[in-house]
Amino acid sequence: MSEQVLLDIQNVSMNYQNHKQNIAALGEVNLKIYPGEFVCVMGPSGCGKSTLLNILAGFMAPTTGQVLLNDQPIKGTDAQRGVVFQTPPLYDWYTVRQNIAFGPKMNHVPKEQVDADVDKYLAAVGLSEFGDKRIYELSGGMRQRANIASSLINNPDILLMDEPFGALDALTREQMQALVRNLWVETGKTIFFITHDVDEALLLGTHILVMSKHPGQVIADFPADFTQSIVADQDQSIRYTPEFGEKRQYVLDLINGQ
Ligand SMILES: Nc1ncnc2c1ncn2[C@@H]1O[C@H](COP(=O)(O)OP(=O)(O)OP(=O)(O)O)[C@@H](O)[C@H]1O
Repeated sequence: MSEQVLLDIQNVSMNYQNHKQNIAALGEVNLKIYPGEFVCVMGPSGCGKSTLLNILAGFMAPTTGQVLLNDQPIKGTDAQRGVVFQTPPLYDWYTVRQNIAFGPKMNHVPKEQVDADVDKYLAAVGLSEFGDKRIYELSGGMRQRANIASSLINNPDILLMDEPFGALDALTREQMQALVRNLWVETGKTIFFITHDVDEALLLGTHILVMSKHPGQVIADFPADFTQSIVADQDQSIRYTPEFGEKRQYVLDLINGQ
């Protein structure tokens, strides 16, 4: 892993002002994310995970502190950060191909380049045969594949994923986890991934964060290497080892003990 910090989160906190109420959503968060990390974030409902992701995406500014991406302060949204939500924001009546091409077209990328890139990312997410289908004709898992392709085609420095598989059935979810792990290996992208599922976090992440109840703060921050073992062994049997069970219990105790 390179020593160059990709994302530097400095004294970031967030208070929402609503109907004269002040909601302290995020306490002070300080965190460094390095290129190529797969960061998985967990914590109880309402602890500020999405708030933090929205700040990293540039959808809103923090109340205090700042976030630097490659040493430059984040001041709004841009293509350096791709965002993947649980509900894909795709155009239902456009084809998969048109949806994936949308971002590059808006950025005036030449047509031949867009066509080649769409083919590449359709293949990367396993949708080569579905490029001409309209979004409403797709299953939930296929929509999320199209969503991931439409983020990756913009070549972001970091992919921000907010419970991307939360609405999928267990089998599709496992397939999507394998897909994202493979894309992470193939593209070398940095991923910031929010999940409620401790197994999912440990099976994917190289850097695990657990947050406290609100105002949310990072109460555990540790490396994990289960995902590298899965890549090396091409199987998931590591999830049945005592080490995996111990880590899972440690995280569950942190979350449930709040
Ligand atoms: N726009 C908003 N205005 C006011 N309060 C908000 C707003 N968005 C979030 N909150 C509050 O901020 C806190 C953190 O919310 P956030 O959605 O970031 O948590 P979360 O950890 O992502 O939750 P979940 O796991 O349930 O998705 C909660 O108390 C929530 O009610």
